[in-house]
Amino acid sequence: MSGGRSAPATTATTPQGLPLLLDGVTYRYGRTRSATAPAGLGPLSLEVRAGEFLCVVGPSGSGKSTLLSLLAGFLRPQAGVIRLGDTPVTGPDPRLTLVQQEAALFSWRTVAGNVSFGLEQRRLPRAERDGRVGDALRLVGLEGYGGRRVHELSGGQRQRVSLARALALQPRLLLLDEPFSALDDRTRTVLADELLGIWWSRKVTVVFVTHNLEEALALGQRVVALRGGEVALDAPARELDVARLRETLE
Ligand SMILES: Nc1ncnc2c1ncn2[C@@H]1O[C@H](COP(=O)(O)OP(=O)(O)OP(=O)(O)O)[C@@H](O)[C@H]1O
Repeated sequence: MSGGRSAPATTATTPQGLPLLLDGVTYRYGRTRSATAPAGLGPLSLEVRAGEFLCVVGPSGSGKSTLLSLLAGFLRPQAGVIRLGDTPVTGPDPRLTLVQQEAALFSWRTVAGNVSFGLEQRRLPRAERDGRVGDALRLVGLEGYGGRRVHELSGGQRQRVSLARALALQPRLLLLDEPFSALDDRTRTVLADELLGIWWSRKVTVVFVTHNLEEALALGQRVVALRGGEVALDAPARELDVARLRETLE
């Protein structure tokens, strides 16, 4: 793993991860006339420590995307509360960012222009924007790619840009939704290793959702397995193996 890599120049001023708390969080999609509860999530209670790397696994329909949408503030819980640090998350929140499976980049912008986009929205001064863009591209191994067009990049490089765009915003909570699932195995392993290095140097709190049990065990300090919208297992990764996770999720 690359945890020992040297820290970027801005680490001293980069805000570190915040603790995340979910207390009785419930979300149901619509209503049902049948005897079964409508699909959704919860009630779910979970504490993630500041700077912890949590992986969330679960079969299709177990509530992983719903959980991320709630954490990202795209959905509001119908019951319960989500807290990041001392403050509830009640909608889109500048303290967190979400990296998705497919890097949704602007094809008409350069790599640097894509990374800078969110910083422009936040009206950061040009010099600070440029500094953050440079740092973020360096962190993801794309130094020197700032002037390239997105269509010139491989799938793995595009996903690096997506990660750089999130990191430039200096999130206190980084949410990742199957970020490497569209990549080939080798690229996936390289990027996963780099993500660990970034997490290590930035001390950001991470919630990483994946279908891939091996990936969850390799990356996470802790793994939460969801089944039917509830926590079926919550344990340190070092105490788990793939067979145990499979058994839980069956
Ligand atoms: N927009 C929606 N309207 C109604 N039901 C939904 C909606 N989105 C998700 N669901 C249901 O909520 C439950 C949880 O879905 P969710 O998408 O969170 O699962 P998931 O674990 O992310 O699945 P996948 O791995 O397939 O993406 C499922 O039963 C799903 O059918």
